[in-house]
Amino acid sequence: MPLSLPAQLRPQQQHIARIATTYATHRPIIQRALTTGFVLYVLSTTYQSLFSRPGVRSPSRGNGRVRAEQNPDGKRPARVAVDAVFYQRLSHILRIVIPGIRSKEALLLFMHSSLLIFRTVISLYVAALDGKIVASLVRAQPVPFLLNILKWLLVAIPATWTNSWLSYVQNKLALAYRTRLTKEILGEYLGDDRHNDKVFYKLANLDDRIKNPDQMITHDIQRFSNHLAAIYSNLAKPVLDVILYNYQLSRNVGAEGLILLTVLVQSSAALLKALTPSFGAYAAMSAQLSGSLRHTHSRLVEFSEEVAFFGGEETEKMLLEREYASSIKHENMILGKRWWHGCVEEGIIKWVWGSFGLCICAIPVFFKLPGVHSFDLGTRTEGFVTNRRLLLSSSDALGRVMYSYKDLSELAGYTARVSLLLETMAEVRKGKFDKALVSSASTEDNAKILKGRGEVVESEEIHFENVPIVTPNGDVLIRSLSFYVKTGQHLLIVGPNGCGKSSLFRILGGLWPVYGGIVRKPPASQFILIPQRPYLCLGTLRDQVIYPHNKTDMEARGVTDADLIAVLSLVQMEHIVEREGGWDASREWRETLSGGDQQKIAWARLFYHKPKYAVLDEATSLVPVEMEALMMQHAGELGITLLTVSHRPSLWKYHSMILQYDGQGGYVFTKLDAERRLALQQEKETLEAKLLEVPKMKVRLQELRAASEGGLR
Ligand SMILES: Nc1ncnc2c1ncn2[C@@H]1O[C@H](COP(=O)(O)OP(=O)(O)OP(=O)(O)O)[C@@H](O)[C@H]1O
Repeated sequence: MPLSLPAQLRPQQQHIARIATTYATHRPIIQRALTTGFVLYVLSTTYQSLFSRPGVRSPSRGNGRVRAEQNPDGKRPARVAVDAVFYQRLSHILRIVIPGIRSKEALLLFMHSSLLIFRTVISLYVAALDGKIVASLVRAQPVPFLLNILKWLLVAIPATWTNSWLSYVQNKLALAYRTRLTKEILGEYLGDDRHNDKVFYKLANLDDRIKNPDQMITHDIQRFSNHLAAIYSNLAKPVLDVILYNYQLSRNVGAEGLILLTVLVQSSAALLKALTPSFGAYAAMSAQLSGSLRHTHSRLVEFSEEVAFFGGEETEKMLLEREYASSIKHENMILGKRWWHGCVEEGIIKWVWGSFGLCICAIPVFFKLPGVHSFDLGTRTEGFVTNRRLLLSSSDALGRVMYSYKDLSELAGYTARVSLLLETMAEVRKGKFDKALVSSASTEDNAKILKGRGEVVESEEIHFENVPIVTPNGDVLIRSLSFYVKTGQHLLIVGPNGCGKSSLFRILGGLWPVYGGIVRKPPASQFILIPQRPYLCLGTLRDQVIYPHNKTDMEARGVTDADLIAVLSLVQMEHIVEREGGWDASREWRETLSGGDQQKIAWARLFYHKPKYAVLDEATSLVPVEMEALMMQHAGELGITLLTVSHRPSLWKYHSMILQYDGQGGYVFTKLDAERRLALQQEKETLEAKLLEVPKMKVRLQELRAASEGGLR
C-alpha cells in the first residue's frame, strides 16, 4: 500500500521522498534484479578472466602474453599464456585424460563436483547455525543453545567425511590423469599397436626441440596432472561459493551493500591482477632448468668410468655448478616475486576486503533498511554472526578465484610443456624435424638433396639404388649410393672414420629419413644389430640373451633355459650362469661384464634370434681372433647374412662383397677377393715399414759419408 507524504515538505524534498517511497515499495523486485545482475556479473568476469583472448590485458606483462625467458641453449622461447592457445592445448589434453562421459575420470569428476556442492551447502548451514548459537547465548536461552550445539556436532560428521573424500577423490583424479597421459605419451614415444615409428630415437637424434624427454614424461606430466586436478576444485568451487554465499548475503544485508562491496573488491582485484607476475612462464622455465640439471647428473652417472679415467671431475663439477646456479638463480627470482606478491595479495584480500566486509555486515545494525522491520538484540546478533561468517567464506572464495589465476598460469606452464612433447612427437612421427643444419646444407646441391624424399620398399633382399647418405645435421656424406646384398652374400663395409659406415645401418633400420632413390629392404624385425658396445637391458641374465623377448616369448618359441645354456656355450660363456647366481640373477650388467663378455652375450643373442640379417659394427673388436672365427662360422651355418663394419683384416675372409668408402663422398662396391686383398695388404704394409726406415737410412748414409771423407783427409 503506498505511504502518504507530509504536506509541509518542499517540492524537491517531496520528490526525493517520493522516490524513496517508491524504492521501498519495489525493493523486493529491485533486490532480486540486483542479485541476479550480481550472479551474472560474477559468471561473466570469471569467464572473461579464464577465456581472455591474446591481446586482452591480463596479469602478465605487455600485451597479455607471458613468454618463457630465452632457453639456455638460445633457442626460441616457448610461449606460455592463459589465452586461446592455452585453452586449445588444454582441450586437446583433456580429450586424452577424459576420453569419454563413461570413463573412470568422468565419474571421478562427477563425484568431485557433487562433493564440492555438498560442502558448500554444509557451509551455508553452518553459517546460519553459528548465528543461531550466538543468538541463543545473547538471549540466555539454554535449551535452544544446547539443541544447536547438538546440531553442530551432528553436522561435523558429514562435514569431515566430505573434506576427506574431497582430497581423496582429487588425488585419485590426479593419478588417473597422469596414468592416461603417461600411457598415451609412452604409446607415441615407444610405439603401440597402432604404430611404431621409433619416436624416442628420432626425438633425441633428429630433432632439437626437446632436450630431456625423460623429465617431461616423468616430472612434468605429474605436475601437470596435479595442477589440473587441483585447478578444478580451486576454480569451480570458489566460483560456486561466491555466487551462493553472496546470494545468501544479499538476502540478509540487502543487495545494495553487496553491489558496493563488489565494486570495491573488483577494483582492488584488478589492481592485484595487474601486479601479478607471470608465474606460468616461470613454472615452465623452472621445469626446463631442473630437467637440464638432472640430465647433466644422469650423464655423469652414465659415463662415470670415462670421467674417472680422464680425471674430468673438475670439468663435470663446473658444468653441474653452472646448471645448478642458473636453476637456483631462477628459483630465487621467483621466491622474491612470490614474496612481494604474497604481501600485496594478503594485504588486499584478507585485510582490505575484510574491513569492507565488516562495514557491510554492520549495515542492518546501524541503518534501518527500507521495507525491513526492526529486530531485537538477539536477532541482530544472529544476523551479524551469520553474515560475518558468510562474508568470510565469500571473501575466502573470491580470494581463491584470484589465487586460481596464479594456479591457472602455472597450469598453462605445464600445459605448454606437455603440449610441446605431444606436438613434437606427432610432427617427428610424420617426418617433420626441427634441427640446426650444418653450413654446407645451404649450398645449392646439398639443399636440393635435402628437399628430396626417397622411397622405402619392403623386399626379401637389400638393394640401395642412388640413395644419398645424409646426417640429421644435413651433412651429405654420399650423394648417391648403390649396392645390394643377396642372401648369403656377406658384405664388408670399410672406410675412414666418420665417412658414413654406421649411418648406412641407421637408414637400413628406418631410423634416418631417406632423402632420395629407392631402399629395398626386409622389415627391421629381420635385422639384429651388434654394435661395438652392445646394449644390455635392465633385467635378468636370461633377459640379456633373449632381448627384446621376455620369458613368455621365449617359452612360446619352445626354448628352455637348457637351450639357452647351449647358446651361451657357442660363445664359451656358459660358466657365467653359475657365476652370476642363475638365469634369474638381476644386476647392472653393463658394469658386471667386461667389454669382451658383453660382445659375446650380444653374439649369443644373435644365435638365439637367428635373424635373416646381422649388422655387425665392430662387433668382434674386443674378442680374441679364435673366438671371432668360431662366431663368424656359426653365424654362417645358421644362414645369417652378415653386413660387417670392421677394421680387422682377419674378418675379410668371411665376406664375398665389399663396399669401400673413400671418405671424400666416393665409394667402390665390388666382389671381395679376400686372399688377394690380404696379399696386397701385406705387401703394402711391408713397403710402408720399409719406407719408414728410409729417413733413418738416409741419416746413417750421411754419417757414413762424413766419416769416410774425414778418414781420407
Ligand atoms: N645422431 C646424429 N646426429 C648428427 N650427426 C650424426 C649423428 N650420428 C652420426 N652423425 C654424423 O654422421 C657422420 C657419419 O657417422 P658414422 O657413425 O656413420 O661414421 P662411421 O663411418 O661409422 O665412423 P666410425 O668408423 O668412426 O664409427 C659423422 O660425421 C657423425 O658426426
